[in-house]
Amino acid sequence: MSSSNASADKTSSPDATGSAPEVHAFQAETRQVMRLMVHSLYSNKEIFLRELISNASDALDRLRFAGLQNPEWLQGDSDLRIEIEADTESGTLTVRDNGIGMTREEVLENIGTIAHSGTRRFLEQLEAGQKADRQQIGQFGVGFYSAFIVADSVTLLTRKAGTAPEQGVRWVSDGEGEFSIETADVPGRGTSVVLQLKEDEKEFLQHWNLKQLVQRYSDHVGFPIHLRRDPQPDGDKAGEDGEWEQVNTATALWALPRNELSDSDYQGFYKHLTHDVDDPLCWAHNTVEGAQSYTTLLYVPRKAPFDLALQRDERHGLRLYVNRVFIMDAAQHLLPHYLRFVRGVVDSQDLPLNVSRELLQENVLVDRIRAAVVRRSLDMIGKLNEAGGDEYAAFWKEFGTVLKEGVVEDPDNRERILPLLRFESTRDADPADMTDLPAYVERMTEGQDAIYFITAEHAQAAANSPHLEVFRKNGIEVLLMSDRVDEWMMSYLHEFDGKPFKSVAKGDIDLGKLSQSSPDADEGEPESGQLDEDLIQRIDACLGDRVSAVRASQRLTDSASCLVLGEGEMALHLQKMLQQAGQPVPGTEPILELNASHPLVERLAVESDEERFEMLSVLLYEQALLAEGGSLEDPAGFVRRMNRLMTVGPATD
Ligand SMILES: Nc1ncnc2c1ncn2[C@@H]1O[C@H](COP(=O)(O)OP(=O)(O)OP(=O)(O)O)[C@@H](O)[C@H]1O
Repeated sequence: MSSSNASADKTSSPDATGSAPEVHAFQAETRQVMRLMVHSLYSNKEIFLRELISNASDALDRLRFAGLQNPEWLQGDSDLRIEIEADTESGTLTVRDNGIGMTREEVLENIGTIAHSGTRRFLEQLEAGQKADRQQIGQFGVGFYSAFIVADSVTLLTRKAGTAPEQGVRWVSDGEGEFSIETADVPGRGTSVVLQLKEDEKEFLQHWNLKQLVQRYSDHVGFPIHLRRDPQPDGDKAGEDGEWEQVNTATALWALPRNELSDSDYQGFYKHLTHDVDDPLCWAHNTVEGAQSYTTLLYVPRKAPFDLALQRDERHGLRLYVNRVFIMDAAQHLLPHYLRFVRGVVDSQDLPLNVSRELLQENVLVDRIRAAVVRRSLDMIGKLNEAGGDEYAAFWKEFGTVLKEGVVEDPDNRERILPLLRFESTRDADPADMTDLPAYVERMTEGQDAIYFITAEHAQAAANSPHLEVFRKNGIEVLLMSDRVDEWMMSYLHEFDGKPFKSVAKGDIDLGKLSQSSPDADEGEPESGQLDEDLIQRIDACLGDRVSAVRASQRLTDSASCLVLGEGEMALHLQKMLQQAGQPVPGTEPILELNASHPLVERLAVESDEERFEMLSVLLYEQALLAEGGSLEDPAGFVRRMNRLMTVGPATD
C-alpha cells in the first residue's frame, strides 16, 4: 500500500494538547473521489463492507508481521479478528479490528488524502473527458471512502499497536469536504469504523443481509469475522440477542486443496484481493512440495486497469506470504513486466519472514518461484486460448499488446508466448476474427516458405497498403500489424515453427513459383513490366537523396508507387512516431518502386516537359510516402504540385 505525503489543508487552529478537535479540509482530489464514488459505485453500494473488511484484514496482516519483531504488541490480545456490529436503535454499523491501528500522523496521511497516484491519473483522465470506465475507480485506493456511499457520517477510532490508550485518535467526517480529528482514549489496539447509515440504507443493519454479504465477499479473509446479533433484533430469535457469531470460513483460501474449493470461492477471493467488481477471466491454483515448497494462486482480470499500457500499473506484482504471514503487496519481482496484469498470491514455506524488497531481487528461491509463476501464468492463458471463443477474445483485447512485450522481454518463454498471439490478416474473414500463428502456418500455400506480415500505423493503413497488392492477387495471406509494439516485436522475431518472418514492405520480394502455383492467382495476367534504365535515372535525379534507388516493382498491381525499406530498417510510421516524441531516428533512404504498367508511370515515360516530369516524379514519391503513413516534408508543395497537374496544360505561376 502506498500513501501520499501530502496532507489535507487545515482550516481551524489546533489545540496543542490535542484535546479539542481540529478541523481539516479534504484535498480537492479526495472530495472529487468521494463524489465520483457515491455516483459511480452506487449500483454496487454493498462493496463498502468488503472494502472495510479488507482494510481490517490488511491491518491484522500487518500486525502479525510487525508482531514478529515486537511480540509484546500482541500480548493480552492475540486473538486476531474482525467484528461487525449493527445497532438498529442508533442506526450505526461498526467494523472493528484489533490490527495494527494508526497514529494521528498516519490517520492524517492515509485518511483524507488520495493513497494512490493511480487514482489521481484516473481522475485526470475522467476530467479530460477521455474514455475511462467509471467502474474502474474501484481498482484504486478508494476503499475507505466507499463508506460514504451508504453513510451520512463516518467515525474512525484507532489506536496504534504499542501505544498507550490515551494516544488513540478519533476522526469524524460527513464526507462533505471536512473532517475533524482529535486525540481520544481508545481502550483496545486497532481500528473501529462507525457508519451512521443514511436513512434509506438501513438494510445494512439486518443480520441476515450482513451475514450474506460477508459470506459472498469475504468468506476467505484469513481472519475470523464475527457478527453480532443486534441487541434489539427483528424479533425472530430474541434468545440470541447480542451473541457473536463467526460468519466466515477464515482460512487462507490458497492453503486449501483445490477439490474443496468452488468457482465462487475463487471468484469471491479474487474480489477481496483486487477490489474488482467483475469476476476474473480465469485462475490457476498450484502447490509445489519438495526441496522448495510454495503455493501460487494466479488470476487474470476481466478488464485492464486504464493505465496498463502506460506501464505504470502500481498494483503490478503479487501478494507475497511466507507461511501464511502476509509480507508485502505488489511484490514486482515475482512477475516479469509483460505479465503485470496477473494478480494473485504466492505463499512460500522457505523464504525468511524478514524478506525485504531488496532481498527479493537476489534470492535464488525467488527466482525459481518467479520462473514457476511465469510458466503457470502462460499455461493458464494457454488453456483460455485452447478453450477459444469469446473469453480468449476478451483477454486478447485487454492484454494482447502487453503480452506481446514478452516476445522481446522473455526469449526463454518465446515458444510458449508465440501461439498465444493473435493477428488480423488479409484472409477473407471477419476482421474481428483474428488468426494465430499455428492457423496461419496451416493455411500457407504450397511452396510458401515465409510468414508474411506488414506493420503500419493503423489497422486501415495496414489493410490498404500497396505492398499487399501482389500478395492479394496471388492469394497469399499476410498478417496485418498495427499495434505500437509490433514493429519492435518483429525486429526480435525471426521465425515460427521453422518458417521465417518476412515483411512485405522490406527488402526484395520474389514470389517465384508462388505467383504461378497459387490456386487463387488470376491466370494470364502480365508480369510487372520493366522500366527503361534512362527513365529510372531521370526519376532518381529528380528525387535526389529522398530515396536510395528507383526500380520497377514486383509488389504492385494497382498502385503507381510504393516505398521499400532495407530488411533491418525501421518502418517509416515508427520513425515518424519517434521523431514526434523528440527521439533521434537513424536516417533511412527507402527505395522507390514503380508499377511499370500504371498509367501515371507510363505517362511519365513519355513526358517531355521537364518541369512536369519532375512534379510527377516527386508526386509518385509523395503518394508512396503517404500510403505508408509517413509525413510529407513539404505538404504545401505537395498540394501545389497536385493542383498544377490537375489543371490542364503546363504550370504557369
Ligand atoms: N482498519 C484499518 N487499520 C489500519 N489502517 C487502516 C485501516 N483502514 C484504512 N487504513 C489505512 O488507510 C489507508 C487508506 O485506506 P483505503 O481503504 O482508502 O485505501 P487502501 O486500503 O490503501 O487501498 P485499497 O482499499 O484499494 O486497497 C490504508 O492504506 C491504511 O494505511
